[in-house]
Amino acid sequence: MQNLILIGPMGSGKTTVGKQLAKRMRMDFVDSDHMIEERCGVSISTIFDIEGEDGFRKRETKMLTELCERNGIVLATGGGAVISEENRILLRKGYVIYLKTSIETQLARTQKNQNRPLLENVDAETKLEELMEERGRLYEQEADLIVMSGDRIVSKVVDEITEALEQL
Ligand SMILES: Nc1ncnc2c1ncn2[C@@H]1O[C@H](COP(=O)(O)OP(=O)(O)OP(=O)(O)O)[C@@H](O)[C@H]1O
Ligand SMILES: O=C(O)C1=C[C@@H](O)[C@@H](O)[C@H](O)C1
Ligand SMILES: [Mg+2]
Repeated sequence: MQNLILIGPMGSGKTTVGKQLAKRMRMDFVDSDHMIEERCGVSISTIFDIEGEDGFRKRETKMLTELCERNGIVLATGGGAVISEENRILLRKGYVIYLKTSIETQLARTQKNQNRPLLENVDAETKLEELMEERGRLYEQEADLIVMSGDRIVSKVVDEITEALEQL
């Protein structure tokens, strides 16, 4: 069975929606950021502190390579997974779902939880806008399905995805 792969920016709900989607589809859920933290035994923020963003990106590509060899998983990717061509090719093996969200929603959601190194010590709104400027086109381009994920309860977002999957 093809993997279901969630892409989108920080706070779009990839982890939250991914967990419920996996339950609904009776598939295993895997979160790339979480797997990297488990493998390294430290947080993503610590990886950025020690190895910089480049170091994290190398680990991310290695992890995605490993995870995309599996079948039948729901995979929540990191917000920056689409910036690398190598990653994009890997993700295309699955059915790619873009959770589209406004900057406002992202901002509200990312304030609840730290451990997002790209938002540390900067104006979060400006940074999220810059990232969307760079990546928005890539999220759209890579998506097999685009689902709005702002201001909607998680189960409704999952309903929309499962209905789209039934039409395939
Ligand atoms: N549809 C939703 N409605 C309300 N809150 C939500 C929704 N989706 C996610 N959230 C909340 O927003 C926060 C961020 O969501 P989540 O961690 O799933 O995003 P993410 O896309 O995985 O972000 P990251 O790329 O940083 O890992 C969480 O606290 C989550 O509970
Ligand atoms: O948007 C990004 O580049 C990131 C998003 C998170 O999921 C993590 O992968 C990390 O904090 C980088
Ligand atoms: Mg996540």
